[in-house]
Amino acid sequence: MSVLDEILEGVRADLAERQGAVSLEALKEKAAAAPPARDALGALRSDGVSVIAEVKRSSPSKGALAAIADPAALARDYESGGAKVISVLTERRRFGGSLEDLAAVRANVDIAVLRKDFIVTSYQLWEARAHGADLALLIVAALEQDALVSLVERAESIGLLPLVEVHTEEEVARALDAGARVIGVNARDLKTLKVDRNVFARLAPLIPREVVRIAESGVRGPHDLLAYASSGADAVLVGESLVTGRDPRAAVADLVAAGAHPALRQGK
Ligand SMILES: O=C(O)c1ccccc1NCC(=O)[C@H](O)[C@H](O)COP(=O)(O)O
Repeated sequence: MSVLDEILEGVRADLAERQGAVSLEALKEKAAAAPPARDALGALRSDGVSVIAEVKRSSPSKGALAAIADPAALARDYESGGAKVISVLTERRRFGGSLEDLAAVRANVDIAVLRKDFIVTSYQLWEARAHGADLALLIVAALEQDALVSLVERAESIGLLPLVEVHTEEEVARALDAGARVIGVNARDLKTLKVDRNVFARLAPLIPREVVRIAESGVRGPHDLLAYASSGADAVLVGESLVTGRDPRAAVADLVAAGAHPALRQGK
């Protein structure tokens, strides 16, 4: 069984428990009462390379990264450093996240928030919106094409911007066929967990210019952001280096400063 399959098995077990505890109707009512979604697309399309900063306690590849007792305080630091979007990992077993983290972050920042999880049903999209998410991650490798198409449509219909994650040429084609307006190329191979930053440079030319291109994983500092930018990234998604560093606000600010270099503004 691959790492992704193992993660999905746990996700489905946890999901079944939540579905037993909270009806879809109740979630829809909560989503209807939630504040409207923020303009994530506008934020990602703004000048320079946008930074998406992630709240990440642990990971399958590295184990425990940071305790993060107060995810909202970390997210506020990210926002004051200039992040355009906050990513909150809500998967519990391998990443130590929760929907409570998502709600706490959303209530304490003024920028858009991504639910980063392993979404396999529309129930999870309603959960995301009910807890304030503005975007939701859809991983192509975790979904059959029919399911991907229907989740992209459902996300858009309930006000969530889908960030569709790819790892291969074939997955880029599937993401585009599904109507993705935002595509994330993840440099982390979900089978080996190894990070190969060259994957972005290989896949980015296959993504039309009007689609937002996000480089995910492996950003250790401004030099990696600049390398991704030179291959066409509109945004980078950064977790580990921010949560393990001494000063997350300053680390985000350094990335934002690199991403704001005038030479990178052309063509955006
Ligand atoms: O981080 C992992 O080990 C991992 C393993 C399996 C599936 C997903 C995984 N990470 C999720 C992410 O995509 C990253 O958290 C995100 O891109 C940030 O990456 P990094 O800056 O390298 O922490």
